Amino acid sequence: MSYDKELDAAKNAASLAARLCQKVQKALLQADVQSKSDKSPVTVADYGSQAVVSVVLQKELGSASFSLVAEEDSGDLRNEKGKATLQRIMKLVNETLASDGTYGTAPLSEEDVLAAIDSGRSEGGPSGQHWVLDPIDGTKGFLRGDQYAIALGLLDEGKVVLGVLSCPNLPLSSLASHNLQDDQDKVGCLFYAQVGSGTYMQSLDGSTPIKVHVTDLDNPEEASFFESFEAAHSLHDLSSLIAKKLGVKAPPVRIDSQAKYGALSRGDGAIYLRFPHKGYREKIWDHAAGYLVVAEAGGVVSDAAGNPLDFSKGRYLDLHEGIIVTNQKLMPALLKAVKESLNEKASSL
Ligand SMILES: Nc1ncnc2c1ncn2[C@@H]1O[C@H](COP(=O)(O)O)[C@@H](O)[C@H]1OP(=O)(O)O
Ligand SMILES: [Mg+2]
Ligand SMILES: [Mg+2]
Ligand SMILES: [Mg+2]
Repeated sequence: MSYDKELDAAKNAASLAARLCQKVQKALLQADVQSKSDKSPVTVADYGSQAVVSVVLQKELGSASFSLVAEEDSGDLRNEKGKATLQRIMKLVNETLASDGTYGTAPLSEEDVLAAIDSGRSEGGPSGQHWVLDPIDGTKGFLRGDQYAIALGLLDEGKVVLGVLSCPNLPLSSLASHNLQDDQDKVGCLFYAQVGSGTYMQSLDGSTPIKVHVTDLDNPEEASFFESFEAAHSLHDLSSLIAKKLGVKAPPVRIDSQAKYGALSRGDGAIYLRFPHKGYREKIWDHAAGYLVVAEAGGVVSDAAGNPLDFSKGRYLDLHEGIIVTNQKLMPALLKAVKESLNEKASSL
């Protein structure tokens, strides 16, 4: 089965949402110190991005059987305190849709924007088609002016069949060979994958797509690994123990959001390690798009026990300990190092 029409719609949606986020981030970075501590811009961009994606998908594909599993809901915007924020979101969404020319016919009302955001309340599950959206993945990175992603996937009968990652601040050239003279200012990548068709990357402003592959490295000593920038999101100590056991020599590359999956899919690094603190439950929108982008580029994504991720269980992923990503050659050694490290950690408690 081909998902070409859905893929075009998803690319348009994620690109337009990126335009909205870029506008907010630019204003945020130009703001004075006092207003920088105000966290509301990210709220406005989160909701705005979700509304734009929802509107574009429904305009392109029809709303009859539309189902969206997304991070945000409009609860806080419906009370008196949320009124001003809702006004800001509505203005931003209308400006963004109008800037494209295709979607901005009649401006959306407050109610339209709220309804677009709330269309993301689906529970997903093993049957039918469900879109899966993180409107801004890596909000901490967004606030810092660093990496973030708009991550959009499509589930069909419980399997991820499309993945689109819009990474407005990711350099087009490899993070590994970052050359200061060359391409330094060219940022903004759109990664996309359709099941069975490989992974492609183009610039967010619309260059010709190129097919990408994960690294074919088989010597862990030459590998580098990605992990969260935020220590609160992933156990850095555990990652360094695993890396040491594997023989990895390079220091960790710490970046925010699913931009890590994008970078891995084009071979910028060889491994991604993610071990959240105890009690944290991973959501499907934090991995669906990134998973397919890496898998179609030849990579392997599993939990710490080597099980594939199951996106058919609703809004959450049930996992053993964490998520590990690498190529097929390195996975056996990585799994061994992960198991040994987890055992060591458990016996030292
Ligand atoms: N305490 C936490 N532990 C792990 N992940 C978290 C935590 N809080 C938020 N996240 C989510 O982790 C992802 C980003 O992680 P990282 O950038 O470290 O890879 C985001 O999806 C972020 O949510 P959000 O989408 O709201 O930014
Ligand atoms: Mg997220
Ligand atoms: Mg988010
Ligand atoms: Mg969030």
